Formats: sequence, C-alpha cells, structure tokens
Amino acid sequence: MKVAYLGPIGSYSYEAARRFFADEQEKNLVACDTIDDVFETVEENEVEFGVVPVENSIEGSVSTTLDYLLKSKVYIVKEIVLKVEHYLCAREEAKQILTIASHPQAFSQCHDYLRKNFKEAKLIQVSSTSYAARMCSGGDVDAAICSLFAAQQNNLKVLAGPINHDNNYTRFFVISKNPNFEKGEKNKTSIIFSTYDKPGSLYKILAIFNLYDLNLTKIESRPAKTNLGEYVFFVDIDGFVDDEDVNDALRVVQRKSTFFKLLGSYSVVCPDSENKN
Ligand SMILES: O=C(O)C(=O)C[C@]1(C(=O)O)C=C[C@@H](O)C=C1
Repeated sequence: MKVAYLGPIGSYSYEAARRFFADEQEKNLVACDTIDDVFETVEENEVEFGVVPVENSIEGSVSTTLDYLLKSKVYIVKEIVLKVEHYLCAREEAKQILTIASHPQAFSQCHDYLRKNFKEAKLIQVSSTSYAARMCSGGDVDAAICSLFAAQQNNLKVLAGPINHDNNYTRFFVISKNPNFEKGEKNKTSIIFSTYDKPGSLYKILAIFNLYDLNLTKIESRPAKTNLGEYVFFVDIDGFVDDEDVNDALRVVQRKSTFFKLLGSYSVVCPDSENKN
C-alpha cells in the first residue's frame, strides 16, 4: 500500500501519515512537492491514499485542499488531528538571522513571535516546513521554522520554540479514490452544496440540519469559481452517513440544493489526546 504526503520527510503531513499508517514501511510513503501533487498522485492511481492538511486552529482552512476536494474525484476516508509545535532552527554556525523560510501556514501560526523578535527579517514562503529545514541546512536561508524532527533530520540547531500561538492544531484528511467509508468512535460526514441566489435559501438548508437535530462542526463558503458572488458551502456534520438522521437529512439537502457533493464519511483520530476537537 502506498501513501502520498506533502514532503520532504519531516513535514507535519509526514507526521500525520506516520501516525495513521504506523505499520507502513518508509519506502511506501511517497513524498510529493505540493498538495496539488498529492491529490493528482491519488487521482492517477499511483498511490492508494494521500494525506493533506485541511484546517488549522489558528490560521483556518488550507484553500488548496478545499478547492481540490471540490473538483477532484477523491473521497475523505479519515481525519487525523495533530498538535503542531514550530521551532526556529538554524545551522550551528549561523550568526545572524536575516532570512527565515517556512510554509505560509507556519508563518501565520507564529505571527506574534516573528513580529516581536524578527520584525526586520525577510520571510521566505516555501512549499513545506521540512523543505524550509532542508533549504536552511543547504545554506540558502539563515533559519527555518519547522518541527523538531525536521530540525534533527537536517542537522539544525534549535534556537527557540515552540514559537507558535497556543492551541495550535491541524486537521489532516486521508484521501482515497475508493469510497471505503469506515465508522469509528467519533465520526463526521463532509459535503459541499450550493443553493439558489434568493432570500432565505441558505437558511432553508440549515433548517434541514436543525430539523434532524444534527450538529454542524464547520461551515465555510468558497468561491464556486463560476461568477463573482457565486459560492459553494463546505459543511462538516457530526455523525456517520449511515446514521438514519444524517442519511435522511442529506437526502433532503441534496433535493433542495443546486449542487451537492458527498466528500466522505469518516472517523476522526486525535493522537494528541488533550485536543478537544
Ligand atoms: O509544511 C508542512 O509541514 C505541512 O505539512 C503543511 C502544513 C499546512 O499546510 O497546514 C501542515 C501543518 C501545519 O499547519 C503547517 C503546515
């Protein structure tokens, strides 16, 4: 079984893949350069699963992931929630920090620390935190914001950390072309819908969830990419698709919406137990 993730080794996506596919051998984990590549590798059947970040408790959604979920033919089959701790790392011999590389999400998650301590430094956005660590070890930048593991992998010295905002958690989805929805202890179902451009349309859809007494854990609108002002709504629901109420509610929602897509029904794993997701 092969699993694609946003690489190189040492990214948080790698950690999520390791936690979930614990028995998988290293050679079966396929490092991709971008989130786009993870989706396409799964879509083209080169691997059975992919691991992608979807939402962070500080910075919000990863829009690339949401946009691919809208357009691609993959399903969500599992959610993994990880506590993310970022460190400022540099080469042993580094003297001053004028350039810092990291993933844009990581910069945002460390915004206050950077503003306070490195206001003048140039922030260089790269494809992942582990790639930033690699660049730093190669001498391309003075420092990187990455995990402890990425620092070790790249022989970097830890200068400070954790430097992120408190309560920094990221949700990752395991995606697959196979809609093999497996129920666990804590389950969610994700859909995308759009509705009519008329007064009360969104309210009417939300009323269906209310009628079936369903808890929505997330609702977010994204551009439908058709015309300005046209949106799709991403909704996560507490419960599994074969629960009677979820099933009935989704049937009515589908009938009443102009577009409907079931993204998946999956169990949620939170290995960092203090997280209350
Ligand atoms: O750069 C990484 O290490 C990633 O796995 C990406 C990513 C993200 O896009 O959200 C994952 C978790 C953290 O929130 C920061 C970065």
